Amino acid sequence: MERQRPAGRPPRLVSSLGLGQRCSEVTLDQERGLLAWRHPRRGGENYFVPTSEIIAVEESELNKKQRNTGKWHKLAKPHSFTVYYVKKARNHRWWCRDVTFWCVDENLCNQWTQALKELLEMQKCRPKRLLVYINPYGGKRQGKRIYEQKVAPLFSLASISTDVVITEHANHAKDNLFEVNINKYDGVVCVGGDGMFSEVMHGLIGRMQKDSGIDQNNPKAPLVQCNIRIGIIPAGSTDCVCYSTVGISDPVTSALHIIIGDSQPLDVSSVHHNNTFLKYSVSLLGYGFYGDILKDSEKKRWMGPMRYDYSGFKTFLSHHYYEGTISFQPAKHTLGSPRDKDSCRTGCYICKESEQQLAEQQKKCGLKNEEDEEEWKVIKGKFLAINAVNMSCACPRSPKGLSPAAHLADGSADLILVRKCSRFDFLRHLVRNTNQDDQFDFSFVDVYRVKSFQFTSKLSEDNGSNVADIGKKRFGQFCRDHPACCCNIADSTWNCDGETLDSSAIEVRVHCQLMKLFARGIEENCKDEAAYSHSSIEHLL
Ligand SMILES: Nc1ncnc2c1ncn2[C@@H]1O[C@H](COP(=O)(O)OP(=O)(O)OP(=O)(O)O)[C@@H](O)[C@H]1O
Ligand SMILES: CCCCCCCCCCCCC/C=C/[C@@H](O)[C@H](CO)NC(C)=O
Ligand SMILES: [Ca+2]
Repeated sequence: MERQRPAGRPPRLVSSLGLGQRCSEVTLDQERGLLAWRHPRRGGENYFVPTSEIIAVEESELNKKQRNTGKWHKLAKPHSFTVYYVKKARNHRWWCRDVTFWCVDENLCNQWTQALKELLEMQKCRPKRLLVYINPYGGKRQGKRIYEQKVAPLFSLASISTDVVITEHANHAKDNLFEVNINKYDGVVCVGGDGMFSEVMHGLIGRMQKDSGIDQNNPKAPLVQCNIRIGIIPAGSTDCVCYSTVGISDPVTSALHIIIGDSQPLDVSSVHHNNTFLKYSVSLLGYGFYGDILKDSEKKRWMGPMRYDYSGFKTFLSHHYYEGTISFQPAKHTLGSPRDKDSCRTGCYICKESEQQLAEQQKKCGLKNEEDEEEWKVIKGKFLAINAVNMSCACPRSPKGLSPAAHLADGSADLILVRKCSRFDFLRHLVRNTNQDDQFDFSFVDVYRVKSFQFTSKLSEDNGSNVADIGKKRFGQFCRDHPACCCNIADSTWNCDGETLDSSAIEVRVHCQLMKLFARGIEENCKDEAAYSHSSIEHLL
């Protein structure tokens, strides 16, 4: 495929330019969009930077050290320019690095800066104006500092203008998104954790449906896709959405993905109860174990991220199981299975296939309601945990995630049912969520890839949901005061991306690629930093 290059420019610019005290042959392949140079020191290491990963180019001045030691110090004033670019390090971490080239010929220097700037201008997917929401109380309460010290300088280097809102209360960002002139922005950035991301997502998706006259309370309504991308600067306690879509929780890495305008579609589940919209979910919808952890940990927010470990241990000891019925429609449209060995990675072909299916379906039906006659499977049982995940849910605590082969954008969720078992067996399963072993390889764990599901607890089946709520209030305290009893007299709570839901009976539907993030999915691991730059240039030049 031939790339576009600025009109009237030669396809390749090759010059011998100063780099430090020596010369380096620098190549700008404008057709392929590659900048390459060989470092005169560092063992002649080759560097290769796609122009799509250049952050900025600036005319610059050589620093004092460079001016006094170079062989050219006898020459007339040298001209120089600095290229800021993405440097990929281990574990999906990105750095912003810079390199300064110089030459004595002013025209040549201008030719280089012009050519590079024109190539940057052609990167149309990059945001120019962003709306930023900062939760100053998320995670370790470092959101504001992280943004000001690590992110804002990069946005300004990349000439991105921002409107920054520091939230003053929960739902501030969500409510604000219903009011702002959203068309002014190329994206919305949230600085915080999964809860903060969820707020921004609800604001954007909700606004989109409102503007299009879609009734969110109708569980069957086909929702309108949200094309304004969200960027996540991780500053929360779990940061699962960021980690699962980028591969690391690192503010600088995320800021760089935003700057270069990456785009990653994401599945979103809608959650309803009795024809009433409750919430959207992108990561975990968890009943039983993860619901109980969340409920307990909310009272301990003052502990910061540690609250999840404390409540996790307490909930594990309580060993409550819950009885109920789960019905689901298997996701037959998608190619993968939850037991696959391969994970969803950048450019995933399974997600691409789903994208095509979605486009065809939209062409055929538009925004009409599509009747879905597909079979439902019904499972009744006693469960320690019911987890439905739209993505792997990888996070620093669980680096592979709760379902390592789940896909970001295939229009399905993985439904994991952990049946009543001994404490020891449950611990074995939990430990496997944190290591390389297969967490589904137990007789008491089942996993299904689904496109929709419903859950009703036995309590609400027996009594009707209103009575169940009364029962929960009356007996909940009693059972939690006796951790050894393990009884199932009360309902658990649903943990929806880190927020509790008011109802235990829910109806869930996955909406394929309903929204987009400034991310590209997790890249295939590229060994280490030095190996990366060597292999890249040899392969590409
Ligand atoms: N100014 C504020 N004061 C109080 N709560 C806020 C404020 N701004 C946002 N919130 C709420 O704080 C909740 C938690 O925030 P956030 O997700 O950023 O951190 P976290 O819970 O520590 O991290 P994680 O969700 O990754 O576990 C969000 O649900 C959000 O609605
Ligand atoms: C025996 C002790 C077990 C401790 C378990 C600790 C918690 C492990 C965390 C894995 C959670 C991954 C799923 C992510 C869910 C997020 O949506 C949510 C909000 O940030 N986080 C949690 C912890 O509910
Ligand atoms: Ca999915």
